[in-house]
Amino acid sequence: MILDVDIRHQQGAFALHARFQSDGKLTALFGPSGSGKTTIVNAVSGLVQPDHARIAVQGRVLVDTKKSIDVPKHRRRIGYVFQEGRLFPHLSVRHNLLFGRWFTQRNERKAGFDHVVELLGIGHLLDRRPSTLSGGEKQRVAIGRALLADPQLLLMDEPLASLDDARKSEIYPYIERLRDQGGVPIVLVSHSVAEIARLATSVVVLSEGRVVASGPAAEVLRHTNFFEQGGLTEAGALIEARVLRHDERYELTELQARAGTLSVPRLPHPVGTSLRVRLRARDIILSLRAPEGLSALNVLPGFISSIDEAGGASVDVQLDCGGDPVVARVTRRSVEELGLKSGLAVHAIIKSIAFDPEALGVAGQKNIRNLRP
Ligand SMILES: Nc1ncnc2c1ncn2[C@@H]1O[C@H](COP(=O)(O)OP(=O)(O)OP(=O)(O)O)[C@@H](O)[C@H]1O
Repeated sequence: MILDVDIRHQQGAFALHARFQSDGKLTALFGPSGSGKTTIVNAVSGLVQPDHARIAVQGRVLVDTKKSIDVPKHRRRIGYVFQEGRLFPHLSVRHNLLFGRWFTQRNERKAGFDHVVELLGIGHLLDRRPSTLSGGEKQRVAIGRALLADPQLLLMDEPLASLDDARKSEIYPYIERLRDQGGVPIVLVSHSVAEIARLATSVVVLSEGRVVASGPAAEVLRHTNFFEQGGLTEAGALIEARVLRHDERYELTELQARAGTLSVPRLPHPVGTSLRVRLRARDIILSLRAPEGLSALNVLPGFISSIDEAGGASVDVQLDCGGDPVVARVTRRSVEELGLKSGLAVHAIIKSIAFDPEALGVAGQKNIRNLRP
């Protein structure tokens, strides 16, 4: 188990009682402002001393209040990347990066400088000062500095929150590479469902200091009711699809998923690339018959596997489309009028334009390289 957390902590009027486990390579902590995300990462890193807790990272117990275990923060081997990079302004990028190593004993140093630099694409920045870098470049350097201290876990507390969308898109591929090739598990605090859909392998959803859901990203994201505050319209299924071909004439790309083929606006990825695709529940319409004369390009046949009654006017209809889980958020009235029930064959219709390029990420690779030189 990468992360095993059980914390009870009173902070003024706020009570945190969070318990979860994760063995994901990138665990996202999601929840509205004030739900306790930062308090959790602070307790893991040692910045907050919880009242009662047991926290283990990769099997190593960092805190166990019952046994009076409280590993000092400099011995925890936790890398921390803050919202703003907090680089040393008077040092070059190279020296900012090397600073991360000074706290690691020589015989414990495993992360290779060149490998980290290559992974984050910062080789051309090494002689520059932080003041000359863009926000996204600063964050990549901050991540590199944390990695070079050879952490057992990398905590990122909204590392992209101060960046605009263009800068975020620039940095996502590096975080994907870090997740797939970095060899260090990551905990990412995020407010954005699109970001989580793109990057996370596991998700923990918090509300008012409690864990309301946790598990593999694809499992958690398809239950839209967990995302009522802020993310409801963003939640949906995560499926894996391969780039099949590009259609230059119409500027479309065809993707092959287990559920069928999907046409999306032209993507830059080469044929054969494996992608994770988010299908937002709100973008899916259900039909009992195969539609004809429709302008939507994507129709996936499937069966209803369950109907989640979340209360209110809408329900989540969970589908099995050729082995891919798909979820449609429809009105309770449609469920009644169409006679939707488990086992019924339906067609899920998705507009091609509904695919959000922000949330289209490269799927994790099987051959994980370690951070060894
Ligand atoms: N030192 C403190 N004393 C009293 N209350 C605190 C203290 N620090 C945080 N809190 C409260 O604890 C709660 C949880 O805060 P926390 O920062 O963990 O939330 P969060 O989910 O990270 O929020 P955000 O997304 O806004 O960063 C909030 O209600 C906050 O006001």
